[in-house]
Amino acid sequence: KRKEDYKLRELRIFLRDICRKLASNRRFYKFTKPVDLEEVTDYLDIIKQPMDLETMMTKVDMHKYNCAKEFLDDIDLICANALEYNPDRTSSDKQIRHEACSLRDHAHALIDVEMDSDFELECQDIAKKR
Ligand SMILES: COC(=O)[C@H](Cc1ccco1)c1ccncc1
Repeated sequence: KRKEDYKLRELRIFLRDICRKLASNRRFYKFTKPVDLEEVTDYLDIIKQPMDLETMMTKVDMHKYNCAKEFLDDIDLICANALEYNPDRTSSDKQIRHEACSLRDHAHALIDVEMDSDFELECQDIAKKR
């Protein structure tokens, strides 16, 4: 319906801005592009659903997100993948796990502060119907 489509367009504008802010933060550099499967040859043996911020920006443009919760589910997937693939007590594994948890917490905090909760509830109702 037309009114729903206006709401989803506003959601896309909002989510592009969130994605841009996260991708421009140097702390989250490792999460901006897909893990290089030619460099990390066992990645898909361990991680069944890769995700990254560039892919998420493309998903926004392809109308794949009907509410902010669906967007945050992909942020949580980026984080879970990093924790799963980098589990060791080495300093490099510890560093990317810390960066992954920071990405997750920053994304949730950004949306909680910038998103009108009634607007998200209306989007979640639309999402259920689609
Ligand atoms: C989200 O990024 C990752 O999970 C890769 C996995 C990886 C391992 C070797 C090359 O890449 C990563 C990149 C940089 N530093 C740690 C891990």
